[in-house]
Amino acid sequence: MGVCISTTQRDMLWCGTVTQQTAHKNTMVICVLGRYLLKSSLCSRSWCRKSSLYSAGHGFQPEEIREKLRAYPGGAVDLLTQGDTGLAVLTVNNPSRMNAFSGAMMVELEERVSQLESWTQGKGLIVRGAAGTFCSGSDLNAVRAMSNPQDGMKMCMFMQDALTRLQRLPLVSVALVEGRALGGGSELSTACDFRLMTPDSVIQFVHKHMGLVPGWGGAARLVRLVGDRHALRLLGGALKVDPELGLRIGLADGVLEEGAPQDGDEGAALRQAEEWLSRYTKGPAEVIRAAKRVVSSGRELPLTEALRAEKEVFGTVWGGEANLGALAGKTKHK
Ligand SMILES: CC[C@H](C(=O)O)C(=O)SCCNC(=O)CCNC(=O)[C@H](O)C(C)(C)COP(=O)(O)OP(=O)(O)OC[C@H]1O[C@@H](n2cnc3c(N)ncnc32)[C@H](O)[C@@H]1OP(=O)(O)O
Repeated sequence: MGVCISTTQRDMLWCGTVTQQTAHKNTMVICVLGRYLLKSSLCSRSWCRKSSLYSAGHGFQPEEIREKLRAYPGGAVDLLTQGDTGLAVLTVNNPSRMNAFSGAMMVELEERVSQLESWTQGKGLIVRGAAGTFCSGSDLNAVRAMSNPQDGMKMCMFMQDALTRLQRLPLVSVALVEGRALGGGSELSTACDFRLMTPDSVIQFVHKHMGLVPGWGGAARLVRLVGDRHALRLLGGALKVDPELGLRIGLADGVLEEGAPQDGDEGAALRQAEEWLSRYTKGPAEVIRAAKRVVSSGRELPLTEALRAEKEVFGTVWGGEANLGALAGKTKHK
């Protein structure tokens, strides 16, 4: 049993699902958590809650930004969750513009991330583009209309927030890169844990050619993925990263097999990606989700805090169903 001390209304709600003890309204609530909540709840460290990256103090007014972005319609961001496998597929869907993100799609992306944050049985996520190509970044029509500094900052904070929350989901995520991942599309791919590329695909940080640097968090994530020198080469040279280069510098984690689209089978790459991901998502959801949480905290936090976060997550699986089941058998790791 663990003890949770919460101060916000939302925390009260989370605790309220299992607690037998709640205190007076508007006062600190001390709730005794059962195993169930410990296993299924979000990590209690503030960095991995459903909290936003920015606050009003940074000029971040999400509802105002959503309204502004919705003025640029087109396309969709689709989410399919599979209860039986614990896999979800997020599809950036705007094929007539090579899956560029309209403003409305940015808002939809954030909504889909919110849905995934609440999906407690999920284990894996595939992020892909519709019709055989990944994503060509921001819709240039929206970019042109929002090219003043104030709107740029708003869009930047909104997308950084959405993609950071996507990266922090307790799901093992993979970007399935077919065709092109350009500009904001290349940034989206870095918000996933892994990147799989089809043989003819290209990831390109084209920002330099647009007189820009990444603004959706892509530079910070790229440096962590490939190191500062490769990151500088990719950004400074706007290099085209094909699968061979991607594998060599550690941006790509695998290359899928040739041939599927010519056979008229558009779903083949997705099936390959599902198969690839399944090796990391086999097993109980609480264990897979815990693994992702300790990796997220290790990735983002200073060591002392990461160790404390790891201890918390460890507490959610120690003595849990999967752990006790494993201990009950004769264990041999061959
Ligand atoms: C840079 C920062 C910013 C961010 O991080 O937020 C961005 O992402 S800005 C956007 C960066 N991306 C681009 O600049 C992509 C520009 N487009 C291309 O290079 C090409 O269109 C390409 C390579 C994606 C596809 O070339 P292809 O010859 O195969 O097809 P088309 O050029 O005929 O494209 C089909 C159709 O899609 C439209 N399109 C493509 N990308 C975008 C986009 N990002 N925004 C709006 N529209 C886009 C293209 O204009 C064509 O439309 P059509 O009406 O047929 O002319």
